[in-house]
Amino acid sequence: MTEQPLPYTRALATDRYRRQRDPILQLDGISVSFDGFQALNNLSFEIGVGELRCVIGPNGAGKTTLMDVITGKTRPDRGRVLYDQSVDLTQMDPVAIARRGIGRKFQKPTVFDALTVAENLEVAQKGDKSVWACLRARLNSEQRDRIDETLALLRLGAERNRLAGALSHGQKQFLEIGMLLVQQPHVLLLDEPAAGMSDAETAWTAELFRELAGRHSMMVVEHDMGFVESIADRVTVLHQGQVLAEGSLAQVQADERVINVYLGR
Ligand SMILES: Nc1ncnc2c1ncn2[C@@H]1O[C@H](COP(=O)(O)OP(=O)(O)OP(=O)(O)O)[C@@H](O)[C@H]1O
Repeated sequence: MTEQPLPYTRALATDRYRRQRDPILQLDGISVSFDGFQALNNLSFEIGVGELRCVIGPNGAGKTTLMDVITGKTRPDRGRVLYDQSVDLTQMDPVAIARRGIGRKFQKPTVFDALTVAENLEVAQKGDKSVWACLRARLNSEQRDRIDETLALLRLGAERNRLAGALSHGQKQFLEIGMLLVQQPHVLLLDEPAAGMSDAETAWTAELFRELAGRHSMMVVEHDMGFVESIADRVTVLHQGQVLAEGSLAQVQADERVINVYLGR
């Protein structure tokens, strides 16, 4: 049976040749040191197309540094990050990497409080202009549809004309995910997306992520094991800048080394 290409948010030239098991990101021998401290140490692993990968590990394991390397914020001392099997991200600047379709959500929401929910999405969608130029420029029907779809997907339809500053913490997190989605990213990098959320919001975030996986390739850094259990296909455990273990959550939870350095008994 031939596998069908996955329905990507934004088509890449190679999509029609692609299979779900193909890697979208390949980290190959990445090392980063800060003043002699080795934050990433010859780190290598892959994330497949359409996969939802969780990255876990103790504080200081190198998870944020890993995201910084993928997004061009930190240049590694050694190694490559291949995107779509051909583009080495370590040679590109952060803006070029974002334009290629790699979106990142930081832990703390960074929405524009003084704009409405819909305006935040408009500004994100036309990210190459100033805020005011974005708001003055008219949306075409495709852009309007994408904003409507995103509002519905994130259950923010009723909030569209509310100021973002008046949203709950969880709603701000969803809005920020929406600000990534309207840019049609291929890869989503999410840093502790469930932090500070209520139980209900966490459950709904898990549901949302399951829906987004497949359409996007996702890497989620998270400490909340309940959340990881509800979303992860595969889990990578980082420790001292290297992969300590990888597999299903059940497999890594049963791994003595992981228990010793992270999960505890
Ligand atoms: N700019 C920097 N300068 C010096 N040291 C840094 C810098 N950025 C990170 N580090 C160090 O590198 C190590 C890895 O940090 P990183 O933030 O990547 O870990 P983490 O796994 O994301 O941790 P946490 O779970 O606490 O967020 C830490 O010891 C940190 O102090």
